[in-house]
Amino acid sequence: MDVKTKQVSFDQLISELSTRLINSEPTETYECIEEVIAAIGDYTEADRCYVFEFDDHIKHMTNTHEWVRDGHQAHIDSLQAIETDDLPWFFKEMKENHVCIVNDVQTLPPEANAEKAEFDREDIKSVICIGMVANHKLLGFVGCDMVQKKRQWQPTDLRRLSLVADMIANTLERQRTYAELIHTQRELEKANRMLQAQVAQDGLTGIANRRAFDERITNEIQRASRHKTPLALLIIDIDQFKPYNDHYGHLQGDQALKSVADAMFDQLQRNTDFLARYGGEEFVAVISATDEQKTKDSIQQLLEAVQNLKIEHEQSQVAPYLSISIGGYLHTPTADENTEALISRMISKADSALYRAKSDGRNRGYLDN
Ligand SMILES: Nc1nc2c(ncn2[C@@H]2O[C@H](COP(=O)(O)OP(=O)(O)OP(=O)(O)O)[C@@H](O)[C@H]2O)c(=O)[nH]1
Repeated sequence: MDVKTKQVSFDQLISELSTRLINSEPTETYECIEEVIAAIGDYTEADRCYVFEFDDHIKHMTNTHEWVRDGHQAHIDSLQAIETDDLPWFFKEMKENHVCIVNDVQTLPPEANAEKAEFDREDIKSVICIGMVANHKLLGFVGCDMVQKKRQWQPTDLRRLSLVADMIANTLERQRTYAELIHTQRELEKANRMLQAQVAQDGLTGIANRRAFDERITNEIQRASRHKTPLALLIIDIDQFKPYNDHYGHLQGDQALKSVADAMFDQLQRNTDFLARYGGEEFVAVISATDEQKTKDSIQQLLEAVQNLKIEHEQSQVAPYLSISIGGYLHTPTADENTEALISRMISKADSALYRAKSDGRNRGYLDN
């Protein structure tokens, strides 16, 4: 093949590979770059072609791709995370000119002794390396070694290798940006999930808040209506909490609220149970797929859970310890009931039962249906 024909077929091949690289997914890119350096090897008649990538501060370089002509030794395994300080002359050339061309390793200047030793170790007679630059950043280099015989590198070699170096640099940069984008996106999603959890959570007690209750009760009414199962709504109020606060102070009041919330939360562990802080010293529970007896049992367990905390309350006229009163309403929603109206009715019915529990002496629970 004459020189011109060879150049044209190389250019065609590189143009095809460039199109593939532009559209490549990260998994295909590796394979594509391997093909590119094989094509360069063929075109330049080199014995070894390779890509090295730098770390962020150009302190280390790693041989990421290597093509070797049949019968020649591969070096990729011994060229991982090499310290760039070990080859000072090469890196000065690379950083300043983005290119290092050596037609004859034996004529290297004395300041390139370290490089000459390395080239000799790898049997290199001539070498050409072109920096891969994207967004004004030196990412690494593409290079070719002559092992069998020396080679006088030509301007056409430099031009073609530069094109290839640019092509690989832009692909790597695009993928780094893509990886960064994915990372940022994951961080954002995580922050969003945390934010969503916070939006639904009561800041003091850590249980669900009123907003989460509104959403849950709507869903549970619709589900209960579909399955034709009874649903209970309980309103739970701490007894004589004003005198508690007045006597023990607001901070201890906060602590008591947290303990009561924790104890009730531990009681309502079925995934059909839901507890939220409704506001102030009032809580609300939704118990799905239940019946009258089960709901009465739950009410009793909640009362006992708080009694068992034995939070001293000297000012209470009910008991020596902090207690709660509960009002509940049990209902099987039907498809013709308006959800919003039903929520209001259930709250109002549970509130009436709570009022009776308070009037009858507190520390008790009533369930209506
Ligand atoms: N420490 C603290 N107190 C709160 C909080 N939210 C509401 N409270 C207090 O809860 C008390 C509620 O008192 P009241 O509604 O008068 O009722 P009570 O004293 O509990 O009496 P009964 O409900 O009739 O047994 C008020 O003193 C509020 O300040 C809170 O987040 N922290």
